[in-house]
Amino acid sequence: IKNKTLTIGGIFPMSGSWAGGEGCQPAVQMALSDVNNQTDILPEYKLEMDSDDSQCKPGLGTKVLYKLLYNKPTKLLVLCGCSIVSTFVAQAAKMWKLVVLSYGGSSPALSNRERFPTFFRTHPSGTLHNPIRLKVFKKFNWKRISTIQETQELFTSTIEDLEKRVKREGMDIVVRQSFLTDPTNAVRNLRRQDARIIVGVFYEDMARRVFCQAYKEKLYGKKYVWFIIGWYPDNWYKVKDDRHNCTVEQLEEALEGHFTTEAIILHQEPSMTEVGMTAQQFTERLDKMLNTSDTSLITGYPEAPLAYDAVWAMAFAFHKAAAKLEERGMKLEDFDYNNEEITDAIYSAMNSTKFLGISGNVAFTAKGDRIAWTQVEQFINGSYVKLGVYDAVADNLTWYNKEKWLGGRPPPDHTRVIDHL
Ligand SMILES: CC1(C)CO[C@@H](CC(=O)O)CN1
Repeated sequence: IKNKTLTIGGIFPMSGSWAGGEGCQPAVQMALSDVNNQTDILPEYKLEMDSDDSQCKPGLGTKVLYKLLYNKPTKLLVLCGCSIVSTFVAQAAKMWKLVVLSYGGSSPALSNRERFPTFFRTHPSGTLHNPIRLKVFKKFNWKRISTIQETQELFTSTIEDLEKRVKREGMDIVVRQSFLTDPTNAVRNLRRQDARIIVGVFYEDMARRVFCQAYKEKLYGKKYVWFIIGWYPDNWYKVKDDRHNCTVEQLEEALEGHFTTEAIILHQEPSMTEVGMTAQQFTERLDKMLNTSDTSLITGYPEAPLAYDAVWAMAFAFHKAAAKLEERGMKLEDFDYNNEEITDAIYSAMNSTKFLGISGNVAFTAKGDRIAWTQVEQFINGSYVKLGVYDAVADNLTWYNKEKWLGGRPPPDHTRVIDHL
């Protein structure tokens, strides 16, 4: 029976630039109680969590980490959310030989074993959008790509990764524009330099300003294809926002036909998963816990499956590590922030994680990155239509042939001489 306790640390952003703790902390609580109800997982141990709010601020997150480390009981692992907190926590935690597991970190900078030797994340990196973008470029024979980005590290690293990938395929990024808060000049320069196939990476508030400017510059319609991020809330372009002066109808006209890419982080099949319920049952339980009618208002709601699966990944890893350590007469509860053998056992168990969770197949690359499927959608007549799903590991693109072209066929990536004749 579970007569011993293992404690973990939990750092949740309850406010700030991404207040994902709102949806993710309840999911972690649900997972901890589900795991503790399993007799075949960690049969001797009950999992407990000490947690606190980081407000998605690196300094406060670090302070929370120290509080967790300098108060009993010893923590065996730390869960964290925001990228900017995860980079601090993962760099400090290694000094205490702690494995760090992020349910909300999307920054490509976190894929770095030199800086973060004990880091894993169930949240995919922002660079996961690039392989499917490439697949679509190749499908429609687009070799000249243009980019426009908000100057944030997450977007800069994603564009750098995209550039590396397109160059490997004999394509090129012919126009690169960036902006801090006002995209007016960047959008104007895209038109001046005859950009046609445009990848835009920015947060949703900037997306509204970009497309208002695109409307004014007439940088939309049958000659252009925009690729933007797919994880903005539904109706993101209808949000009242006095930082741009376009109407919803004008934005919708500029947005007609654009593509979006995103990682699939909720299992799409009705099938039973290896964590004992279907994705649908998880959603029903979480909605009941959150006790709200409109879950689109809960930050972190889309990422809740990642937080739920993070606890199960940890439980499976502890279970495997406990058996391994047993062979050498060691116990998980012997961990004292110094015992490297215990850290190594947890690390290697985590590294070989592979199970079907609520967020789909959970597995990590050698750098601790989440491996996930991605999907591309197109905005057709005011709503998003799924065009295809990509499994990068198998290099398999499933295409539904639902795309629509305003000009009746895919536009060329530049004006060919014959177009002038
Ligand atoms: C898809 C998004 C909103 C990207 O930012 C993540 C937060 C972060 O990377 O700090 C959460 N998930």
